[in-house]
Amino acid sequence: MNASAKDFVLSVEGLTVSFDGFKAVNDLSFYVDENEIRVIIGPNGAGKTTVLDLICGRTKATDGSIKFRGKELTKMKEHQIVHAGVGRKFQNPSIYEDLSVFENLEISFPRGRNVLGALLFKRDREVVSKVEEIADLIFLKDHLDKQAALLSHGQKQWLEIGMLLIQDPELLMLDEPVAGMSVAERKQTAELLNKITKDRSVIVIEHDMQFVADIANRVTVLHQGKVLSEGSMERVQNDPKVKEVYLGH
Ligand SMILES: Nc1ncnc2c1ncn2[C@@H]1O[C@H](COP(=O)(O)OP(=O)(O)OP(=O)(O)O)[C@@H](O)[C@H]1O
Repeated sequence: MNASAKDFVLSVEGLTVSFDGFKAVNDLSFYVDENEIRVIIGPNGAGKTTVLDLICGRTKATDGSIKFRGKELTKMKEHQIVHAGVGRKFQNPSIYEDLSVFENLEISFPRGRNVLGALLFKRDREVVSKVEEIADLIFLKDHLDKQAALLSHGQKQWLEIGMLLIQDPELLMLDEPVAGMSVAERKQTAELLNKITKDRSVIVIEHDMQFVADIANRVTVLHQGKVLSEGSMERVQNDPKVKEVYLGH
């Protein structure tokens, strides 16, 4: 493939990170298109979370390049990467348990508000309508006044996705978003992700193969920090190399 950085939202090339000589990510290259949902799968320790850590600037690369809309992310700090339009959700929801759903979304609105500011200052119409729009998208419209601590685990996961969406990232990265969710919640999450990629690209790390089948445009299988296989779900599932190291288990 003749891959130029311009053609892709994200171009990862020759990415390597070495922890005390151990290469958790080893000369990795992959490319994410506009409006694509890319799912990264692979056995434990394959390097999946480390790849997201590298993209969001939490871990510094030893070598290689990560270009997001032509900008080199490996040279940028974490907050600059967020500002450039890359959102990341970690495995455990990090929401403000004491605040309502509304307030959690409100303080995430990109206006430089802090918790105190959100509580003290008058809400303007733009913020309210954006909060309502996002709450509707994440199935929490009827829970706006509910304290976040009282939400189910799945609803907390959605709220955190909403807190990222309200910042309107062009690339959203989610680490096992349906872990601990019911079957019904997983289906709704697939619906949510399929909806939000109309405006952005999404990278998801996931183990639940039914969920992967419901969302993935393309699947990248990682093994020992490298791409073992890549393509449609069907192609990857039928790849003997993948069966050997992962799906057959
Ligand atoms: N900061 C670090 N220092 C040293 N080793 C690390 C560090 N971060 C990750 N590793 C190692 O790198 C390898 C890849 O870890 P990573 O968490 O990326 O795998 P993963 O594919 O996300 O696995 P899982 O499915 O279990 O979450 C593991 O062997 C891990 O122990």
